[in-house]
Amino acid sequence: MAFFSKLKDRLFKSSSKLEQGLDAIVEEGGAEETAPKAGPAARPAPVPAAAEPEPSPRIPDPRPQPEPDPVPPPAEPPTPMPTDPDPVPPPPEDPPPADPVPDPQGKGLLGRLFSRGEAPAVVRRTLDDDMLEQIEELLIASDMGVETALRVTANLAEGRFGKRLSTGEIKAALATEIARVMEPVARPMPIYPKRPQVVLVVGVNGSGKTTTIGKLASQFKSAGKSVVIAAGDTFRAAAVEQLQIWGDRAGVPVLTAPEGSDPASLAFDALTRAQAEGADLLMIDTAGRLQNRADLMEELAKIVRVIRKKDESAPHNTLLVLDATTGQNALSQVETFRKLADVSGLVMTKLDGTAKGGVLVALADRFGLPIHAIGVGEQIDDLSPFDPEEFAAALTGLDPS
Ligand SMILES: Nc1nc2c(ncn2[C@@H]2O[C@H](COP(=O)(O)OP(=O)(O)OP(=O)(O)O)[C@@H](O)[C@H]2O)c(=O)[nH]1
Repeated sequence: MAFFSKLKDRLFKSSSKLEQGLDAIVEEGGAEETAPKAGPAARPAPVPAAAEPEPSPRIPDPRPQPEPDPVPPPAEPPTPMPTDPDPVPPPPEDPPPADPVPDPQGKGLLGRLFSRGEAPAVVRRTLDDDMLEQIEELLIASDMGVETALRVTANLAEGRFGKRLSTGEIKAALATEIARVMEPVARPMPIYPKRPQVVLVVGVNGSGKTTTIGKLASQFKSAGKSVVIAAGDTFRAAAVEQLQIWGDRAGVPVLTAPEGSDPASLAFDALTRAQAEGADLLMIDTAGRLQNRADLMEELAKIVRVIRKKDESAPHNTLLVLDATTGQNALSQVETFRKLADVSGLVMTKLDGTAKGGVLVALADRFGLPIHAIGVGEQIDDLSPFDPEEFAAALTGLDPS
């Protein structure tokens, strides 16, 4: 669960956006209930919805796992028998402790936390067309894309339409539907018996290729694999320097060539060396200038042609690195790079600090390309295998049970 906690913290912007949106949607048309009612005919409590929202599960908890579960479970457990069916006035026999903070219901924080025997108020709203439309808009706003948002909300409605649901229940259901979309694409980068396994890394400048290569190299090295890196973006000295820094961090050799020299020739030399050294893995960085697609296409095609002279099955993987902060733009990048190279899998970087994590759901739904890993920070260990359930829970602001 440690990684989940980290992912949740890192994805806070995405989850808080979805979460706050869902809270607002339920509160807007919902009403407080003191205990779970059976089915759609549940009678709303007489208290106005705005008076007391359900206990907020959204306070980020910096403490290490395990932590107490602040999110109400999808279905509220039967609450201890209430001594007073009316939740508004405090029970006369149990006066609230003195509370310096003004409290509209007069119960105080401690009173609310510890009032035994009183059912916690939960806001529920009937899942109808209006609510589904609002959820759909919220998903689109979190970069899930129109088609995917429609599909996810349609699935959400199935078996739930007309029922009264709390935010917690909606989050759980949404997380389930999102995980369902992501499940088929969550696959680690395949490792083949072929040595060296050649991994071509493509993506636009700044998407995080260099960082991802460094993180992957470090992980493979820790797993006992020998790795060689080729700095194939020979047109930018800064890019080569960055890669050297990452190679040093990972303890992996980085082959470079003079600025402006032919990347295909460097790739050929790197494969020759990797073969001679019996390396397990060769990772080839490439340029990402989309301004001149024809040039880039020719450059990538030439790299592939040339390395196939040494190994006709290479490259064994072509990883497309995408920057999550570009949102819907990531979709067009996949389309473009699939035309330029035979993309075999995706790595999504910068999922930390963006409210656009939903784009990963759209990518999975639209292209079905394997998502091998996600980047959640700039440090060497901030690359993680893609886990659909953890991702869906983090995105919707749900805690794992
Ligand atoms: N927050 C965050 N930043 C990241 C992540 N991955 C990469 N970055 C940052 O994104 C910036 C660009 O990353 P690079 O790895 O240099 O990207 P690149 O695709 O190699 O870019 P060029 O060298 O310009 O081709 C750097 O400042 C990285 O530290 C991530 O997962 N999270």
